[in-house]
Amino acid sequence: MLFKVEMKVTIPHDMPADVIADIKAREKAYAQALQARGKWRHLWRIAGSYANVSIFDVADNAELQELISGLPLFPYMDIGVAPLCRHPSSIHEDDR
Ligand SMILES: O=C(O)C[C@H]1C=CC(=O)O1
Repeated sequence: MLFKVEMKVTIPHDMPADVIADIKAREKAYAQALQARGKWRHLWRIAGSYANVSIFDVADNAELQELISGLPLFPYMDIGVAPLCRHPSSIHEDDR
């Protein structure tokens, strides 16, 4: 199942720089591991903001929840999720 996920990050102003750097490093490793597994199909920066739009390919809602809630930045994110299905005019046979 494909989901569009939008994540907007707001880090508290009083968080120490070394803590932020550690969270961001763990977030990057986590995100890249999910991409390598094919779970996180697309990851795009929304220009001009600390936000991204992503496409996740997961078995079900429960797996999406598990993966997203495991993000090191999860406590500092506003997240919006939309389920996707194949568009009848799409030429991409693997969009499902
Ligand atoms: O930078 C972001 O958009 C937040 C988050 C998503 C992937 C990642 O590495 O960080």
